[in-house]
Amino acid sequence: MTAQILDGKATAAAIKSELATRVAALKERGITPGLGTVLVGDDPGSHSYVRGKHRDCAQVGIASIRRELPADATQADVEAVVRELNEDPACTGYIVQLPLPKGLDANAVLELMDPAKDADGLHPVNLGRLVLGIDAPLPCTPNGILELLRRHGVQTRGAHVVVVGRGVTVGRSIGLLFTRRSENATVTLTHTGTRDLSTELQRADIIVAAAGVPHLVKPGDVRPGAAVLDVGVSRTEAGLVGDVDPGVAEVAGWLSPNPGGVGPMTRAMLLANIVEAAEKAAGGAQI
Ligand SMILES: Nc1nc(=O)c2c([nH]1)NC[C@@H]1CN(c3ccc(C(=O)N[C@@H](CCC(=O)O)C(=O)O)cc3)C=[N+]21
Ligand SMILES: [Mg+2]
Repeated sequence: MTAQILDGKATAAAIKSELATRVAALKERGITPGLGTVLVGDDPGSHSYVRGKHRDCAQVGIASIRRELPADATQADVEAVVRELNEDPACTGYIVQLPLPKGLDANAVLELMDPAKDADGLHPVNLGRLVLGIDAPLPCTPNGILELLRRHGVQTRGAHVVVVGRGVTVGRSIGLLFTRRSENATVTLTHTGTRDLSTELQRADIIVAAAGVPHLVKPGDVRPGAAVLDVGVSRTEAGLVGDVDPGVAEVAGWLSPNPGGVGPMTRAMLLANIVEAAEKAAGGAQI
């Protein structure tokens, strides 16, 4: 069997065209949504990611607000930019690109953000709302994974999802989405302390590999026909390497590749959070 591709690039393009329609409707009411990015330091990967985001904004008609700080910026410098974006009416929502350079306290920066402008869904208040089931911006990567499955007709109801990796942006939060009544999946969260990862993985209908360990998930770990999402990425001498061994494509029923899978979906969900925040601020979508 060769897995069917969960095509994040094409799916993100479809979502962006839907969002462009909603942005046009907002503009007719005199509202232009604006996405802010705060980028500290000169990590090439972070710069490339932020560039991609502004390209996305241009495609759907969202205004871009860029703030760049040097690698030696102080905590006070970063916090001043966050306060400024909190107050800026042109900024509907924004993100602080992570990781911040060493010595800066990312959690303190996140706490300072206006939760209503948190485009990443990573503010402690919004993560708390997710736990409580209160409407809030959702974390972009988990939300993108669910949307990718939904748009390819992969059932989550009753499915056993095995997540690898307990990072805040994916592993810690994705179970909260998958276990909502609307998804009704059962979730196992695995990590480096898991005793027999392969046995856990073999039980999965859906595998979310978000550990950042090159080719961690092998063909023998995957039940034939399972859906496998390659989320983690590592920079190696051989270039960018995902968490899923290429041989998995011969066993899985569905495969979200990396690149071309969850990355573009993450960016699309970021735009969706911006559009939703702008519609909310304007008193709801009026279609
Ligand atoms: N506050 C914050 N929010 C984030 O969401 C966040 C972050 N910090 N820091 C870094 C990680 C990483 N991340 C990526 C998202 C999309 C691609 C992406 O679109 N990748 C393309 C390839 C690269 C491209 O085409 O530009 C792909 O997978 O096909 C990559 C990486 C978001 N992150
Ligand atoms: Mg292994």
